[in-house]
Amino acid sequence: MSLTNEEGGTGLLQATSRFTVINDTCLTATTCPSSPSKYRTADGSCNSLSITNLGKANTDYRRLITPAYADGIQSPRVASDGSALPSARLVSVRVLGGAEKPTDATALALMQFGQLINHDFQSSTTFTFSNGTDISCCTSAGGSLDASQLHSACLPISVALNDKFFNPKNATTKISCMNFVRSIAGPRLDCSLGYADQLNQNTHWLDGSTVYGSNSATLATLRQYTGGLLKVTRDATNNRDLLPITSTCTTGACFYAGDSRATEQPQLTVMHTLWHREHNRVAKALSALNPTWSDETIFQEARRIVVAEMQHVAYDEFIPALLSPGIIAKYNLAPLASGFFTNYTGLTNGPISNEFATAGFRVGHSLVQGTVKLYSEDGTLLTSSYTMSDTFNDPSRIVNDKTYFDAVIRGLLTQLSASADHTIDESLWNKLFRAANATWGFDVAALNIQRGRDHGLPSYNTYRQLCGFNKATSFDALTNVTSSSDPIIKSDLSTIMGQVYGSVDDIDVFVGGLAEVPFPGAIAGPTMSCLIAEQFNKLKFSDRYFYELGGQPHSFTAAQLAEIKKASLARIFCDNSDGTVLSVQPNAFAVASATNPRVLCTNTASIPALDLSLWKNEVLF
Ligand code: HEM
Repeated sequence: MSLTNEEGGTGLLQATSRFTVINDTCLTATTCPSSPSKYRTADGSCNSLSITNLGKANTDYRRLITPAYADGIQSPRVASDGSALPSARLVSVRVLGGAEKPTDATALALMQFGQLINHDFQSSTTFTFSNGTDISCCTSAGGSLDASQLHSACLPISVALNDKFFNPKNATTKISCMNFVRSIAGPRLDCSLGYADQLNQNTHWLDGSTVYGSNSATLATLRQYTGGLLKVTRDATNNRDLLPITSTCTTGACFYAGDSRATEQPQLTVMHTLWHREHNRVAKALSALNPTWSDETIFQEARRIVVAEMQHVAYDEFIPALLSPGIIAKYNLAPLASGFFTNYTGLTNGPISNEFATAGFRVGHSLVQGTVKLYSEDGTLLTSSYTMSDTFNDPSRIVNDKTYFDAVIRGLLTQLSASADHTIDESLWNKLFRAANATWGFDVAALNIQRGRDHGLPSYNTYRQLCGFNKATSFDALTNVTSSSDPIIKSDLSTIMGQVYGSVDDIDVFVGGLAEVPFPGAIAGPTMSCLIAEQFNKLKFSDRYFYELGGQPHSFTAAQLAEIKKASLARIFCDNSDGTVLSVQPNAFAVASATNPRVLCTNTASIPALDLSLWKNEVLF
């Protein structure tokens, strides 16, 4: 049609493909019940009553700003002068490497709850061959492929031959390529044409997808269909329930849960198991209170309570541990001391933003500790502590070592989280998903940088401006800021960025964001905080089922809401451990201290428990 790329990318957003030959690729609106349901759907549809697909699994991310694709439509971002950007691995090595520093008092639970909720509301997906097999963009030995051999979805990351980790001096074979496959884009909700937006496979809501899945088929595989319970693997010897295992499992540790990444690393598997057990704990209590309820009613009511608990922990405990009081107030993220809010606001797309998924929330990668510390109940550091890169995708120790599960919980409560700065632990930086017989793996930072370019995220400076800060006019201006309210990047890092990037307008948002010095009271830097706060504002005010939203037919009663507001991660740990976690500090996101001392789990004055009797004779519709 002789359109320029800009006309094709942004102009055609005004045009719909509804009445064209590709109409059959558009999403059809989900038909929702005529009277709104009390419960969420499994796939997140029917949350918005006007746009029924809003937030549904397998719909596009929202954009905060027009993407910066090289061709305006879908080619990865290039430098502002049109040349290629520096290799994502090179940027990672030069700007982001180095030894992790611990935070002052933040517990590692911050990292682990963060990854759990990340897997609740976002899951980008990459292209595969049509039979589902993975695409390789490098040779199996880490060499580069000829351009003619590359699949069109390939965007391999080049590794320098003098990369100290991948290519040490004595190496016989050199690694020059890190596999990277582009994310799948999909039709927008309104089926408009224009630039590529990427798909989120999970529901866009903070709705317990890690426990319940993001579609009805997954949910069906997880339910027992008796007593409102989720399936478990019963470990009678140790009197405990573990996550269900797949029927074809031969190792005894092929757990599955609502999100397919549940066994990515054992601390995550433990966190999944805790919330899975919480569902069954609540379901059993509701069943005892309401003996006439059906399996379906018990299941849905338990799910409603567990999701509300998870939301409350996120807003009441997790967010304050990550963001500054100022930004929490600006984006209205703090739960009310009592009662409901009623200002639900609709959206037209999303609600998860591409910027949050592809940059902002990836700040969590910097919180990870590569040495995972395990503790006994008396506070002794166990010699069985381990290195994360030895355990990717292997949760077998949960099954084989009966003391391990609770020792992991104590580790999350006792070990300091790594700080959310530019350093990323070796386990993720050089050895991510390392094969058992290999010394090297992926570099998550390089993947994040490349993913940002793949998704067309504009550069760091664009997001500074979007967040209300001044654009930096030079690398020096990143350090010597003109306004005291602007983010600061330490001079050693801004100097290195000046050596790596051609222009201050080229810096990847993940890189600039991680390099910022946090404002007082925050863990994350100002630009990352802004992307995160904007997202949690949308997740709160655009979710019709948000636990604190009043005035809806399905809202909790005031007395029930007051009970939900007692939920805490400390109580989740206490109630769902293997039975040997006897004391926990009330604020599980900070390590124990004089102001946050460990108390016995039986101390419900310090770690309140929900009174579920308020759900006796609950009104059903
Ligand atoms: C040991 C812990 C972790 C591992 C091994 C891990 C690994 C990964 C990997 C491999 C990706 C995909 C990268 C890509 O190809 O684009 C990813 C994505 C992501 N991670 Fe992590 N991660 C961990 C912890 C965390 C934490 C603690 C957070 C946040 C608090 C987090 C937030 C994210 C986000 C937001 C994404 C993008 C999700 C998406 O678009 O689907 N991760 N992580």
